[in-house]
Amino acid sequence: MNFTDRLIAKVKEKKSHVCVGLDPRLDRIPDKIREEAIKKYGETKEAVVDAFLTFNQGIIDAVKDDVAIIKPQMAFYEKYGYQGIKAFEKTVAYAKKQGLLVITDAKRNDIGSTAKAYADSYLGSSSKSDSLTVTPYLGSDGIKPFITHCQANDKGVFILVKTSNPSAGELQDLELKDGDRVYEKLARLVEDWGMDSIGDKGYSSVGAVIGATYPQEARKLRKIMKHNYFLVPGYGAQGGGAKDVVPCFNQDGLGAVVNSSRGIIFAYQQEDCSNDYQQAAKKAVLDMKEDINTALQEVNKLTWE
Ligand SMILES: O=c1ccn([C@@H]2O[C@H](COP(=O)(O)O)[C@@H](O)[C@H]2O)c(=O)[nH]1
Repeated sequence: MNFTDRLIAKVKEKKSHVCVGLDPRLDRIPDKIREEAIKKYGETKEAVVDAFLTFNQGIIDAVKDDVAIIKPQMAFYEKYGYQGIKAFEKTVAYAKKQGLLVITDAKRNDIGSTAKAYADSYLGSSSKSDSLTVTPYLGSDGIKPFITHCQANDKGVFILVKTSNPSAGELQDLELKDGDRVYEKLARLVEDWGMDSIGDKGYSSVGAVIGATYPQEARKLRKIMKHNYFLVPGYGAQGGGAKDVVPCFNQDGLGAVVNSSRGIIFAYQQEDCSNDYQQAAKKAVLDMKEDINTALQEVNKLTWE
């Protein structure tokens, strides 16, 4: 089954467009989890990894009824070498066992022959992850191996188009000779690259990353990429809110999953939040789900049909 068809089925089942980012940081993990891991393994990388896994499993258990998909960020696992990769793989396996879909946020790409190795590793038939973030800077020969794997193995990709960071515009907003901005040109390429991978629900397994911090650009991009699902980071900790993500959705009430990482997994550290990290994460997800659904309803974009 096409990746976006599977994603849409889960989104409808959970009535939620929320994606939870699993970006663990040792200094923000609850003391109890960290101390227990150190008791078992001493002050080692093994302890870090054990703490990450316990923490991630706790978050997954807390949010799984209200999210369709999670997004572990590879950087936080790679930092701890092969042990970190093991924690990442076990996290993905656990999320899958709980019925969630997974986006691996690794922003991979290279020349075609090397891109194929990345595609084999992240989108091969034995990879547990359902999708991968990909950078488009190398052009279509770097993108093709990922798309081939999406088609062969029912996986998905999210290609960086308009990122959420403050300096995103330095390159992405440059104006081209024909009047398009770079991000608009990229959007046209993404629409084109995804045309042969459209599922039953009308969405391609080739998606795009669009920051919640750029709602005006998102409105233009939604018109260009009618068949592409958006992964929308930048909600919460980076300042994006529910109203900002509305332009990322189509009139069918679909078309985007909105990611929040720190705002959910470290909600327990915010004032007025429960000290229990699982309870706090669940509440943060429920609030985010409700805020997005309400904002969509106000513009008649909420439907679970
Ligand atoms: O444009 C982009 C692309 C990816 N990200 C990633 O999303 C999360 C955001 O984390 P928060 O804690 O919710 O800010 C993180 O993994 C980024 O690497 C992004 O923010 N913007």
